[in-house]
Amino acid sequence: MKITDIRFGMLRVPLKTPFKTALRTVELVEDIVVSIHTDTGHVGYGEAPATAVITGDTHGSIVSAINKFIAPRLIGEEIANLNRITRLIQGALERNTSAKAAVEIAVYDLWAQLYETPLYKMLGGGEPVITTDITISVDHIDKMVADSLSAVDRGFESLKIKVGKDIGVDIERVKAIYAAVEGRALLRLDANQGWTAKQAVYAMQSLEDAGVRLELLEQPVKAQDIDGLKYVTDRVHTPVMADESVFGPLEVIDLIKARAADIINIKLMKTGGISNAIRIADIAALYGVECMIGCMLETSISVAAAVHVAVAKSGVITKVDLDGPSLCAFDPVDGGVTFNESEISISDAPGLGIREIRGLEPLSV
Ligand SMILES: C[C@H](N)C(=O)N[C@@H](CCC(=O)O)C(=O)O
Ligand SMILES: [Mg+2]
Repeated sequence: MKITDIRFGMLRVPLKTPFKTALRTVELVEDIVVSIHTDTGHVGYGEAPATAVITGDTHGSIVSAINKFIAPRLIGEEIANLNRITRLIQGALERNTSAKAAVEIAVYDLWAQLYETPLYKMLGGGEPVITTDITISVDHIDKMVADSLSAVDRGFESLKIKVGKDIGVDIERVKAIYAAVEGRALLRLDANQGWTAKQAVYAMQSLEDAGVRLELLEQPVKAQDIDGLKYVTDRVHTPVMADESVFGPLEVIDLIKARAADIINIKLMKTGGISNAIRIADIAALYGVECMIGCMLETSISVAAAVHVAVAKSGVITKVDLDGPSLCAFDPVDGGVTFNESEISISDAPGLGIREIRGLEPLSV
């Protein structure tokens, strides 16, 4: 099975409700879809969102990185030589992790199709059902409480509460949601870099003193502020998770050695795809550090790949934030991973199992 062509499409899917974080507000998922074609007629699919505020990637940069740097290296390559192909992708240019992720996902899809096996089995197997949390966007307190109650009524047992806008209101937001859903759902906070280290310690100590029990605090401080992250980790009881502060395996090693965070959030769009996500999970396992697997605003194409990784690495990936498809107004994909509110399950279809992507707009480059 040899790669013959790499094509692009644009996928637009409205969100059920605006997604609001300390970094941005989004109403529509607009992602680049990559399809890799082979001489055997097989097609592998990947997807990349343009999360400029986190990865620096834009639609233009994703298409251009793939078209000018990655694709020329891959045409003619044998899919069976997976490790060689991932090296070619990762070495094609610096950064551009979302572009690399989209291509790697499509290559892994084809690699598992080659052996007529679901991807998670090729990655080591596991129980093909996992449970995700759901994001509660930062908003007025009443709206966040209502959104949290609705999520709990829909069966979500873990809520990822977005904060990081205003420290005083944030504390009130969390107290109100905690009081409303106590005993029915675990709360995870994600400040998306919105607090200073001192504010984070103040907020967490106030919440801990008020008896609010939280599962974890994600990325309280600026991505580059590793000292600040460690300052918070050292001073609060709630486990602290690094998200925007860590992209690749080397950063993970540095962060773990510095004891700057308790948990690592692995996202394919930060790692540049599946090969480095697996590397990070293995490194974290060696150090006895837990991981979450997360996503950006992605549909069930690239999130399906993250689900396969989560299942295969469930020994170390103990937390799942793969709610992208649940946030979308509809699922454009007919395929092997089923997203049913908090429950995500994988069928026995080969690769990622994607049969059809509805509404894909062709993108000529
Ligand atoms: C969608 C997911 N639950 C999430 O919150 N992901 C990111 C933010 C993604 C974005 O802004 O597109 C996170 O910070 O964890
Ligand atoms: Mg985050």
